[in-house]
Amino acid sequence: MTPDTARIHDEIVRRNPAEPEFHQAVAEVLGSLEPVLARHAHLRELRLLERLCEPERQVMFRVVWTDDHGVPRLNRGYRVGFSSALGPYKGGLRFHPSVTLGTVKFLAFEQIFKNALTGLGLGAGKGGADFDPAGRSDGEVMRFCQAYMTELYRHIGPHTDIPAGDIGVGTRELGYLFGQYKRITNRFDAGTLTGKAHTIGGSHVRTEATGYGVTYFLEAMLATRGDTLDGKTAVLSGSGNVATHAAAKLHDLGATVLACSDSTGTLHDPSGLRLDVLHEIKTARRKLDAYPELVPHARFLPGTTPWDIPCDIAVPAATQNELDESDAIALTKNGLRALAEGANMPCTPAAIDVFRDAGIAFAPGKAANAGGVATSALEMRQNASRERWDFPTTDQHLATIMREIHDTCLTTADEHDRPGDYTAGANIAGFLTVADAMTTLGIA
Ligand SMILES: NC(=O)c1ccc[n+]([C@@H]2O[C@H](COP(=O)([O-])OP(=O)(O)OC[C@H]3O[C@@H](n4cnc5c(N)ncnc54)[C@H](O)[C@@H]3O)[C@@H](O)[C@H]2O)c1
Repeated sequence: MTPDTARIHDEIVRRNPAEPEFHQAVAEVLGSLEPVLARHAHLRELRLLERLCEPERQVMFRVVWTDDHGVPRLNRGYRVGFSSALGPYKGGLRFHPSVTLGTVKFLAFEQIFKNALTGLGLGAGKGGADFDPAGRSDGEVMRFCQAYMTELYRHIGPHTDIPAGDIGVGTRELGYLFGQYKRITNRFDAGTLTGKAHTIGGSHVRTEATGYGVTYFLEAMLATRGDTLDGKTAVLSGSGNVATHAAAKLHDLGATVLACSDSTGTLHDPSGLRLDVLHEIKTARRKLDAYPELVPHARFLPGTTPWDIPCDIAVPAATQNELDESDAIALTKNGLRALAEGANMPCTPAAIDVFRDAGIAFAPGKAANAGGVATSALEMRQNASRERWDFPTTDQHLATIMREIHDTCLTTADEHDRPGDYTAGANIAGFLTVADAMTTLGIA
C-alpha cells in the first residue's frame, strides 16, 4: 500500500474495531488500486475510496423463535447494504454460528466488486444471522426463517435490496423466507429473493451456478496457457452448494475430483469421488464419514484439510481463511497448476503470495464465484418479464458471463501493468465501474 492508502486503511480499522475479516478484504483491494489512483487523481479528490469503504446502511435486529420443545430461542440478524451505485443491493444471507457484523461487512464489501464485474446492474449487500441450522428440525428452520423475515421484510424489495443464499441458506430456507415475505406484504414479488425453488419463480441453473461458474472460469484460465481440464486431478474443500456443483462440472469436463471436506475432516477417494454417492449422503443430510461405508476404498480423515493431497487444480469452496501459507506451500510443492476460489476470501494473504511467487494461475473469489450472483440477475430478469428459460439456455448465458469476467480481469490487469494478476484485474475493473457510477450520481 502507498502511504495514502495505508492511512485510509488505518482509519477504517479505527472506525470499525474488532472486524478483522473486513479489514483484510479492504486491505486486499486498496493494495491493488495503486496503478488506478496514480492515473485518476480526481478520484482521490472526490474521496471515492473513503466513501466506497463505508456501508450505506447496516441493520442489526433481534430474531426470536421457538424450538420444537416450545422454548424461545434468541439470535441476532444482520443486513448490510454496502453500495447501491450500480443497482439495488444484492447479495446472499449466511446462517452460521460464526456470523458477526464484521463477517457480513466483509462479504458485502467483496460483493461490490463481484457484482460490478458481472456488468448486470447490481449493487452490493449481504446479510445473515448467528443461527446454526445444523441439527435443527425442518419445523425449527422454518420458524427461524419466518422470524428473521418478520423484521427483514421492511428493508428489502425488488428495487431496493434482493437477498439470496449463502452458507446455511439454500432452496429450502429461501422458500420459507419468501413465503413469509409474501404473507406479510400481500405481494408475490418474486424478484425480491433469488435462488428460489423453480415452482415459486426460481431460475434453472441458479442452484448449480456458483460451482459451474468457478469451473468455467478455471477452463478459461487454463485455455490462456494452452491447457484444458481434461485429465486433470482436482481437490475441493467443503461439500455444500458450491463444492458439489463445481465437482460435478469438473467431472463433466474430464477432471477427476479426488477429495472434498466439511468442518470435521476430509473425504479422499483416490479413484475419483462418486458424485452419486455424495449426492445420496447430502440429500439424507448425513456426514461425509458415511461415504466409506458405501465406497470401502475411500477414506475419511477427521480433522484434516484436503490441501496436502497432490493435485493439478484446487477449489477452496467452504469458508474464509481456510487455506493458509503452509497449505499453499504444500499444494505448490505437489504440482498445483491453477486455483480458483469458490468461497469468499478462502485463501489468506500469505497463501496468495505463495501462489503468485510460484506463477500459479490464481482466481480470486470475487471473479471466480460471480456465477451465482450473475444467475440471480438472470432470475430477476425472468421474474420481471414472467418468462422461463430452459436449463441449456441459462447455462449458456452463465458460461458466456464467466468468460467475459475472465477476459475483463485479464485485460484490465494487462492495461495496469499487472499481467496475469486476476486479483488486480478484478479489483481495478470493479472499482472503476463503481467509481464511474458514483461520480455520475453526484456527491452523496
Ligand atoms: N451459494 C452461492 O451461490 C455462493 C456464491 C458465491 C460465493 N459463495 C461462497 O461459497 C462458500 C460456500 O458456500 P455454500 O453456498 O456452498 O454453502 P453451504 O452451506 O452449501 O456449504 C458450506 C460447506 O462448507 C463447509 N464448511 C463450513 N465451514 C467450514 C470449515 N470451517 N472448514 C471446512 N468446511 C467448512 C460445510 O461443511 C459445507 O460443506 C462460502 O464462502 C460462500 O460465501 C456461495
